[in-house]
Amino acid sequence: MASSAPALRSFNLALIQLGQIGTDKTKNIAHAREQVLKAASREDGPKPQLIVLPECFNSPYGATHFPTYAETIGYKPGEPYDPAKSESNTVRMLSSVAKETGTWLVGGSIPEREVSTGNLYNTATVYSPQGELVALHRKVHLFDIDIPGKITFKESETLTGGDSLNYFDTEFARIGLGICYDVRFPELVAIGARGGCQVFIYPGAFNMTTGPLHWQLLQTARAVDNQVFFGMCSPARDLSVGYHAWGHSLVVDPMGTVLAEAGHEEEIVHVRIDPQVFEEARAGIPVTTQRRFDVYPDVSA
Ligand SMILES: NC(=O)CC(=O)C(=O)O
Repeated sequence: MASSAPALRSFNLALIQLGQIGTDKTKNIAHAREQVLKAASREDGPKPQLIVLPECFNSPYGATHFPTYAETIGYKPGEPYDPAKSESNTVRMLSSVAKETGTWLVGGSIPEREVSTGNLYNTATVYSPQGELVALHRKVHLFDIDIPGKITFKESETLTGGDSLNYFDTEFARIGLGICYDVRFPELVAIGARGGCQVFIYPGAFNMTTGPLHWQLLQTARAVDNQVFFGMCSPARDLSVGYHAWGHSLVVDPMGTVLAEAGHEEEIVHVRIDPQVFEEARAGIPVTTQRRFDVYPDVSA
């Protein structure tokens, strides 16, 4: 991680709990665009500087769907990339709407195909207010679970896990990235937070079994352990499709206070991120300087 993170400044964040994610990819992309425009043109409060879409927003969520819906992105960190010329329809839309609205955009996640290997990934891309693609995160931990009588899901039937940790710098924060199941692995956030990330954004889609038990608990744990802001953006719940998302897009502050939480329908959640809470949490409960790396190893070293 680059050594000097930008100082955390106050900013406005919007999570789009997107609905109407069906089998028509063109419609899914068009609806996501409409909702980004809606979030950016907010009239009943401050406009967001960062907008977030949910996990798997251009495709139904399911291992059998990923090969059909996957798009080639072809982005490599550090190499020139023009999103306007991307093979991916979704990347072109995300870049253009970020530029049109002049906001930072975490473009949820989409199934991605890497041409050279044929591998498929669950991939989040991030855009600057100028429409540049500035970061890409491939879900590192694949969602393979089997809770008898409740839910069996195996992303690894068609997906490969990513192999890097990712973040991006804005003028108001260093922001760490992950996708959904990644939240169950605290090392990602510990490493990111020790590398200067003050805010973490994870597109996610928990379900009706794990959602009520773990969605808020895990985000609160990551936020409090690392004294960071933590937000996850879910699709809206749709009981007519195969995977029933929990919804409840959420933002938690470094003291573990829930700043905002959606219900389960389509909704845009707006939150102000206030650096004072971050500074007071770290000054009052100084765990960031009390760690005993003489007793246990530093996972970020
Ligand atoms: N969908 C996921 O990746 C994760 C999830 O639903 C869970 O961890 O529970």
